[in-house]
Amino acid sequence: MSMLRLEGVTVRFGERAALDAVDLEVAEHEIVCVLGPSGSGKSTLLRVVAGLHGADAGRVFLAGEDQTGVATHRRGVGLMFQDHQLFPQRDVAGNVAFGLRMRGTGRAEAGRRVARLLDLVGLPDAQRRPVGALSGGEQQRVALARALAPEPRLLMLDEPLGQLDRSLRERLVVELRELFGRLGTTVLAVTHDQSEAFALADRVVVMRDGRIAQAGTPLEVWQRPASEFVARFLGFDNVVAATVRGDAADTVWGTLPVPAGTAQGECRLLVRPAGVRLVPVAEGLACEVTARTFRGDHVVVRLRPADGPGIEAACPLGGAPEAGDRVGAAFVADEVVALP
Ligand SMILES: Nc1ncnc2c1ncn2[C@@H]1O[C@H](COP(=O)(O)OP(=O)(O)OP(=O)(O)O)[C@@H](O)[C@H]1O
Repeated sequence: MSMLRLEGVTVRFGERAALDAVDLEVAEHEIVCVLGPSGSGKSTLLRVVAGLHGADAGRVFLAGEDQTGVATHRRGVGLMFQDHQLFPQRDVAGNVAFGLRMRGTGRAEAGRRVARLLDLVGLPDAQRRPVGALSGGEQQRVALARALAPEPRLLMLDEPLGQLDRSLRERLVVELRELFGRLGTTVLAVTHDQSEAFALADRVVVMRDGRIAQAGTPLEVWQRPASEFVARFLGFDNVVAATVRGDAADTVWGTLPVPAGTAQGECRLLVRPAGVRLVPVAEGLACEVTARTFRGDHVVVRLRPADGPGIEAACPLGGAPEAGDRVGAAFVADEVVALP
């Protein structure tokens, strides 16, 4: 059974629909990350599930029960929002135990649970520390422990790692995934950071203007973006108009190979940067290198062909050309995707 189900949920602010007939299911123990540009409706989705905002149409079900008219504190969901405001006058234990004490959990039992949660989030024995003396990452862990304490059936995270620097975020995301797996927590998280979403989620949902543009496993969405919007949102900019005939496509960049079985006719074609090989000028599409960007384990080279949009190529670290060089571009069918 699904833990969460949305059926045709619409939320309007005046004329504008922040959510437009959204259908979504989250299975028990599943981690779903909602991604999308600013204003696409991600926070509104969380708010409507939490009961902080009513739906103008449609229904929200938790464990099969219609939540219409059910107050937030009776929904059994945990929330950790962007401004994860801890109570500054309480110590760490006081913050983590807050929801437990509200629910009448006894002092001794609350103490045991707090200790276990602090172990889980990697802050053992931090009970008596004042929250003001914690780093941003530590505060975020305390906020997470606080949200987990009442053992919510659904944990909702809004930009959970938003304030943190990149390396801490990357580490925490791995820890979170492990932690949720161990606890069997069902998670609905919102982020605008795609690498975070892809690292955390079993399934990602990409939103656009209050609708779901695509939902699928990280691999599915990465390999087969459902539209040019999703492709560009993921940072793929090599998109060009094409006409597919057989196993090739005519484009302004010349004739590109496409995978067998590609739908025939006119389409927009995505070429992932890994599918652009640099060859001698005479052997490919002649281009000028306009920029190169170091990306850790590879270099991204920006190419300007005589005609059509610019092209990004991912190159190995050694031997990437310099800005101003002239190179040829050749294309690899496996990395070419016809966008529906
Ligand atoms: N209280 C409100 N009153 C009026 N309009 C609102 C309100 N809350 C949200 N909106 C509008 O609804 C749309 C969706 O907002 P929402 O906050 O859900 O987007 P988001 O994807 O979470 O954006 P961000 O990534 O910037 O947080 C936006 O156009 C926003 O301006």
